[in-house]
This record gives sequence, structure tokens and C-alpha cells, in this order.
Amino acid sequence: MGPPGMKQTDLTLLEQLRITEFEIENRQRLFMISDEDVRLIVEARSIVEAGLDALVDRFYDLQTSVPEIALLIGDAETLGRLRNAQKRYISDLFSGVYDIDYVNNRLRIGLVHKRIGVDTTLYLSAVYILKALLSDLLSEHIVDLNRRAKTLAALEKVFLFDITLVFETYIRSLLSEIETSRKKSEQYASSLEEKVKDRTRQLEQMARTDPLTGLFSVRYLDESLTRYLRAAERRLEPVSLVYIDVNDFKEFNDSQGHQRGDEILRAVGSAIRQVSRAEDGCFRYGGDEFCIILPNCDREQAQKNYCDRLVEELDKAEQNVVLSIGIAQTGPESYASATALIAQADSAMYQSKAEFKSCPQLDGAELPALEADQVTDEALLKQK
Ligand SMILES: Nc1nc2c(ncn2[C@@H]2O[C@H](COP(=O)(O)OP(=O)(O)OP(=O)(O)O)[C@@H](O)[C@H]2O)c(=O)[nH]1
Repeated sequence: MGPPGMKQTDLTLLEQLRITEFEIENRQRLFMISDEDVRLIVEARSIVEAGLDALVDRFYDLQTSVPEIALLIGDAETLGRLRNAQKRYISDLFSGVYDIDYVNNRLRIGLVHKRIGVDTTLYLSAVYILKALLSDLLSEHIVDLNRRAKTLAALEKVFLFDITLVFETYIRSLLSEIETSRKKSEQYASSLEEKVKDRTRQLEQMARTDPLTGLFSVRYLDESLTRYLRAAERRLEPVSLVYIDVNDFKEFNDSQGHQRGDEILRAVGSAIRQVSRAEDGCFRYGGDEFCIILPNCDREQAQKNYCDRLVEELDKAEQNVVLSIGIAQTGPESYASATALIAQADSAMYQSKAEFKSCPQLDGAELPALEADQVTDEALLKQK
């Protein structure tokens, strides 16, 4: 083919197949077509011209008697065109000029045969019949046996020369069909691969997300927290884990219905998203519980910059919802495991809840302050 970007239709058949004058001469040499062969063929021309119409009629009588050939030819007009083309071919054959034009016409025949679906067996049998008819005609008129044999041998060589050209385009056109379907199946495979990747991404996203709140699902909490802890350890930064539980959530469900319960959980989720930074990890732990990982954040900052703001934010949407919140900090001196940190934050949350339950009329500000060594992690109650 030509330079990249060039279309097949920009090139002639000869250019596509790289058949040059030199290549034509080379082929003639390979089939040993000598000047004498060409001369003998040209000398037989008058015999052929005189019998041309009858010969072509006979040829098509034989061809159309084969049902599959008659079907391929199809109609009288096509048959008429084929007769003329065949006459031109025989005239060209006996002109003795096997140049670029001649070759180009032969190549075109291969292409047309391929296009209309003439298989190679039918083509070869037609060549055989034509050659037999021409042999009969020439044998009838060339009396000198030696000359007759030489003329028929010369004809044989030119026929072979022609057949190779026809097959050349035939094969090339088959190869380009294979190439086209290979490209198509490659495209199909890569589009399929893309679809599978997209779907996998979607499924992963779905698996990672809690559908009700849009926060991350608990399934990834351990794995994710471990990653946060490793990163914090490398940078010697503290990490805080905030454990949140909705107080008396069951009551909302029981008295106002499950849908109302869902609405509250969504409101908590949305308040969490509102106050979280992009680098925080927000998880629904299950039921009415939530876990937030705050990287590079100590307990005090978690309380002031996160928990207080979260309570304020939730208050805008739900005035009667109270959260119990526990905070556990780890690092920068030493680092707890993910499981231990979750357990600490959970127990801090429980302690805070217990205090709220024993003294529900107090709000957060009035709650007795917890001693730092009283619990591993400070328990906090956020109450409105
Ligand atoms: N509406 C709704 N309810 C849920 C969902 N998941 C869990 N629950 C319910 O949430 C309730 C949680 O109740 P508990 O664990 O007893 O907690 P609580 O009522 O908040 O009690 P305390 O934590 O002691 O204040 C249960 O009744 C669950 O059935 C959910 O996705 N939607």
C-alpha cells in the first residue's frame, strides 16, 4: 500500500500490486514467452478474428448450460456485455502486446470475479473451455503440425501469464477482506473491553457506596483506615476517628415509620458530607452508625472543627435528632491498628451515650468533662 493515510482508491490496481513494466517482463521471462511465441500468436490472429463471433457464442452456450454460471450471469444484458468483453480479451490476446494496459485489464477481471462471487474453480473451468475452443479453431486452420504445436504452446504460456494476474487480484482482495474483518473484530474486542471496564468501575463504585446515604460502605472501612494510618505514620501526623450513632433511632422508626428513619439517616449523611474535607473518609458503619476518618487531625481539632460543626449542620435539617459521638486519636508517637482505633472510638461513643441516657436533660456543654485517663479516648456527647 501507499504512504500512511493514503486510501486504497487513491492507487491504481497496478500500483497497489506493485506491478511495473519490469515486473511484467520478469513474468514473461518466467513463463518463457519468447519473441517467437509472440510472433506465432500474432500470425494466428486472422484465423481467430474470422471465427471470433462463432467461438464466443459457443463459449457462452457451454457456460450458460451450467446452472450456477447462468445464475451468476443473471440476464441477457449482462451476457451481452460479457460477450463483448470476451471478444476484446481474445483480440488483445492475439495482438501480441502484453503491456501495462493489458495487465491492468487482466487484474480488473480478477477483481470483478471476486466481487460478483465467481469462485476460482468456475474461473479456471471457463479458462479451460476458452483454451480448448481456441485450440480446436487453431488446429483446424494451422495445417503444419510443428507450427500448430508451437502456436498452441505459446498460447498456453500467455494463458498462464494471464491466470497469475487474475489470481493476484483475487488473492489480494481475499486478503484485504480478512484484514478488514480482523480490524472489525479487534475494534469489537476493544469496545467490549471498554464496556467491561466501565461496568466494573460502576460495580466497584456501587459496592463501595452505601446506597441510602451515598457515603462509603463499611466493607471498605478496615482496608481504608489501614491505608490512612500507614500514610499518617510516614508523615508523623495524628489521625482521628469519629464514631457517630443516632440516639433512640429505633424510636423514630417505630413511631414515624421506616421511611422517616431513612430520611433521618440521609440527613445525617448529608450533614457529614457538608462538613467533611475531600481528604476525610466518611463511612456508614451500619444501621444508624457512622465512622469518619480525619487525617492530620488531633482529638481537639476533631471536636472543634468537625463534631461541633456537624451538630450545627444537622440541626439545620433535623432539630430533634441527637447524635452520640466518640473520638479516638492515634499518632504521632505510636499508632494503633485500624481495628483497635475503631474499638476505641466505639467505646468512647458508648460512654457518651450512657451519660446522655442517665442525664438526658443536660446538653453537651453541661456534661461532666471526662478525664483524659478515664477512658482511652474521650467520650463526647452531642446533645441539643
Ligand atoms: N429506617 C431505617 N432503619 C434502619 C436502617 N438500618 C437499621 N435500621 C434500624 O435502626 C435501628 C437501630 O436501633 P438501635 O441499634 O437499637 O439503636 P437506637 O434505637 O438508636 O438506640 P441507641 O443507640 O441505644 O440510642 C434498628 O431498629 C434497625 O432496624 C435503615 O437503613 N433504615
